[in-house]
Amino acid sequence: MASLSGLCSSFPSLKPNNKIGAELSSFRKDSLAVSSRSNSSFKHSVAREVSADLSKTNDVAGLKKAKQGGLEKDPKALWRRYVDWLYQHKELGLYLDVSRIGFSDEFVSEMEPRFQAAFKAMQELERGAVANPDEGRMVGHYWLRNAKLAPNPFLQVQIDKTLAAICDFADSVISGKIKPPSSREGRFTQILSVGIGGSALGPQFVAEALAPDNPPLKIRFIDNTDPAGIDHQIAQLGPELASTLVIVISKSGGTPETRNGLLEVQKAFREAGLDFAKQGVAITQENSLLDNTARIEGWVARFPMFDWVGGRTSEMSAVGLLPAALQGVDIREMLVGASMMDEATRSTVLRKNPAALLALCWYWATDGIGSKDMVVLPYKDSLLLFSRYLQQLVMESLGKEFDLDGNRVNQGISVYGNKGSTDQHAYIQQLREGVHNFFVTFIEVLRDRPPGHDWELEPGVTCGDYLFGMLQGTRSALYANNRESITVTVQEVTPRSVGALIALYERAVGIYASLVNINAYHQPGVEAGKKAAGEVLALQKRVLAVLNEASCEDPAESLTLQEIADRCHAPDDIEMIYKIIEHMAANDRALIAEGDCGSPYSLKVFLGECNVDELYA
Ligand SMILES: O=P(O)(O)OC[C@H]1O[C@H](O)[C@H](O)[C@@H](O)[C@@H]1O
Repeated sequence: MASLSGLCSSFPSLKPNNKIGAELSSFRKDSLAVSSRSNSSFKHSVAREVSADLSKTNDVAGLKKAKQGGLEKDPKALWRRYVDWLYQHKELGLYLDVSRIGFSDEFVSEMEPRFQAAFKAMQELERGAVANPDEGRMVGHYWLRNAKLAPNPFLQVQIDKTLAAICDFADSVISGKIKPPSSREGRFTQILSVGIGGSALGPQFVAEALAPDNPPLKIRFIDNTDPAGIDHQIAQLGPELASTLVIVISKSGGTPETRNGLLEVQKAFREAGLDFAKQGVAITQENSLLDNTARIEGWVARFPMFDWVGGRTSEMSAVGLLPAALQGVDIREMLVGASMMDEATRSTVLRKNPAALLALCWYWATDGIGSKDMVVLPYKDSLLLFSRYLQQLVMESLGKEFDLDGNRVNQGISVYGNKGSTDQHAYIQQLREGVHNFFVTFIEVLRDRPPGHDWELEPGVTCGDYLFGMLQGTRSALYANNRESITVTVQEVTPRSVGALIALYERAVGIYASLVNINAYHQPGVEAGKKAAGEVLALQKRVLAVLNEASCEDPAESLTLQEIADRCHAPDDIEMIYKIIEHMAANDRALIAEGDCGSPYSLKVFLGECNVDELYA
């Protein structure tokens, strides 16, 4: 049997390929230690030289570098900068501190026209322009929290009706009016959410952030096609499968991982003698494969996903709202928070627009080419999944090969992070002292615990004071070593503040995309991987057919990898054929591989028996 040694996978990191940006990055490194105030003449003389080089390219990122002299270190001046730039949303109790990003006033002025263009593009998008030209789609996630903004009455009614249906359905499930046919509890107690990407990350983030300790329904997720992962989720449900509401979420309704998850769950239902249709809910576009399946099989309910809402901006559609409502989260409050933030981020005054301020910082920190990674550090356990959520929102939106004019730009900003202070004991060492390829976004939550629960674990100091101290200390220590950071502060983690955070970042991504002139709303790169995966599965079928044919001719015949590749008419795919055989052999499939997987030339492969039906299929 084949051995399974040496399996590994890798995740390529995004690298800027803009030569000017790279040169400027090294310029910046040299200049970073210089104080902007004490060395202004030095700064300006360097600035003139670099500006001259850059005038040909008209590159704002370059101009910004040219004008940079280093981070402000004088405490009084830094405090003034803090106060000058502090953004506050009074009603939301949200603050944005950009003082630890070193942009200069000149840079802000240089960027102003680009921001005005971005604001205009955003206004047009909100009015229903086809802001996703490649896919010919409108981009309407902002309408979800204020249906009156939708460009026509039909869409307004669709949004309002769907929201009402979500609330009604959630109430009926929680109250037991809608119940599973054969459970002892007489009501649904669990949700199993099946979906991937934008059809999972928002619901996962919100469940972690907002679900109460004892929700009316607990939620679990199947967000992959990993059979062991799926088995684990189903096993954990145990007899409660009978009282599990399965919500299958897929905008397209045809994503293979989600389809596989559904088929696996349906098999588990059959084996438990349960009727899946009585416990299944679909969230998908009308008339998709999933929608048709749910309709034909008579599932409990179907909720629409709209063509004009992208997966990664779908948290405020049925995708995010239905699971949240079923967990007892106040979804109308989430919508209020998002709507209030939308209002604030419509401002065309940069300083008064927190999303624009974020985009400004991102542009400054990454040279407008993604030269630095965004490390997101919420100091609150319940916000753990925010960075994972943002990873898709930012990287799938901004990570683009071409700009809107067809120039190859390889844009993007890499996002990672978990939570503070936990990460302080993992990788903050490198952030403080190692390779300088990031900027940090701290998410601060002022309220440590609900009122009345706090206590001092040493005189004058609570557990939450330590968390606060760790955040402030890390921010200061990083800045002292010229590592830039943004701080977003909220009072508490509530449906309102979470809605506002989501809306803030959605808008920041949209504005930043305009600044760098890319389409933030498509994902052409994802298709390549999906297509290649389909080709691998097609090749696997050919390999099996070849082996079957050989075994039908002579059951004792075994083939080398080269022979299989030749008979598949795929000599160039020999490595993939090797991987297919290695994988099948490791999973006790019909195929037998003799030899050593570590020495592919030694392998001889044959099928246990001839399948005549398949031979003539
Ligand atoms: O919701 P679905 O159609 O199943 O899509 C799920 C995910 O699939 C793709 O990989 C896209 O790149 C994601 O943006 C999307 O969220």
